[in-house]
Amino acid sequence: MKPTHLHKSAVSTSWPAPAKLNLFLHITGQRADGYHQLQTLFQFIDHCDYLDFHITNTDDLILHSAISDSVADSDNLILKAAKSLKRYTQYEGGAHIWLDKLLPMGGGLGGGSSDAATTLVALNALWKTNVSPSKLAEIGLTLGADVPVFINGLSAFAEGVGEQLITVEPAEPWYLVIVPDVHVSTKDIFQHPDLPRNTPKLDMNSLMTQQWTNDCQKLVTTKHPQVANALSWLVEYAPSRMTGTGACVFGEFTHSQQALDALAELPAHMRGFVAKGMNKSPLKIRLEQL
Ligand SMILES: C[C@](O)(CO)[C@H](O)COP(=O)(O)OP(=O)(O)OC[C@H]1O[C@@H](n2ccc(N)nc2=O)[C@H](O)[C@@H]1O
Ligand SMILES: Nc1ncnc2c1ncn2[C@@H]1O[C@H](COP(=O)(O)OP(=O)(O)OP(=O)(O)O)[C@@H](O)[C@H]1O
Repeated sequence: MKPTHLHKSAVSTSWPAPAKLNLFLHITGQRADGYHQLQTLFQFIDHCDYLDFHITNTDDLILHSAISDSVADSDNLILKAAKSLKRYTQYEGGAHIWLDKLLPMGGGLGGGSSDAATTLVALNALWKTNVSPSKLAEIGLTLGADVPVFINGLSAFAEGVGEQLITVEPAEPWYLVIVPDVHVSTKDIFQHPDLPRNTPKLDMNSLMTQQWTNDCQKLVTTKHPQVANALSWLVEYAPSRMTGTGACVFGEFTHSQQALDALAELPAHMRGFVAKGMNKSPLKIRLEQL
């Protein structure tokens, strides 16, 4: 039974856990353990989950969250992250954590990984455990392939399974992100026989000049008409593609008003939001304000 005597209003200001977009996603091979080698370009957007932390002297780690109905505490990446940090540092206290879940789950926006990264970064600061960012990223990688980039907090070209990061500074456009009403399982997409797995490796010099594409998009749009429909609608307004293994798709606009105008035309059965591309993540900005 979770204690209810601590309320969110009693705690410090929130920590953002931003979404990411994969501006392109290439699958260049597969490791012996089945994991896929990727080349991708990560950029953050200013659309976030928010977490609040209240540090306790007792060693409980307790999550207060509306997603507890769909994600068991034992699977929740926030509690897994807090436990990993506590174990690594042998910190004796604990924390109550409140999650305000605003990012769609399983949409390719990396919300779970971002929540885990924010938990590691915030608790490391609040517990004053002084773990280096590179060690935090190493702990984070055991929780999910996207956690290191969220800890690093800078837009990056990534290789490996997404953990080898080189900071880059793409343009920071406005995006209209559409959230199709379907959950795409990352695991199912990576296991599918029709997924292309040997896109030639790009070198750093051609990153910014080549046309950005997503190797999972063809398979996902074939399997999920909701994603195909969202993309066919969006390409009429802007250059558009899918993020991660879907389901979300995004179109890029130079001015916020163009993105808002397109959003205003969105058919009633589709859901979407406008967000700004950010090469420095809201989490990094928050950490620098401490
Ligand atoms: C596709 C991306 O969204 C790109 O940003 C991420 O690499 C996905 O990362 P993620 O959601 O954290 O994925 P995980 O939870 O680590 O993996 C889910 C499942 O997808 C498969 N998987 C994942 C990442 C990867 N590079 N190769 C894989 O084959 C594995 O079967 C794994 O069990
Ligand atoms: N704090 C969390 N928030 C969201 N999902 C979580 C969390 N903890 C565990 N999960 C599990 O992780 C799954 C994937 O969630 P997430 O929202 O990160 O997917 P995603 O955006 O598709 O990620 P990616 O782009 O990395 O593939 C969820 O379906 C849920 O079961």
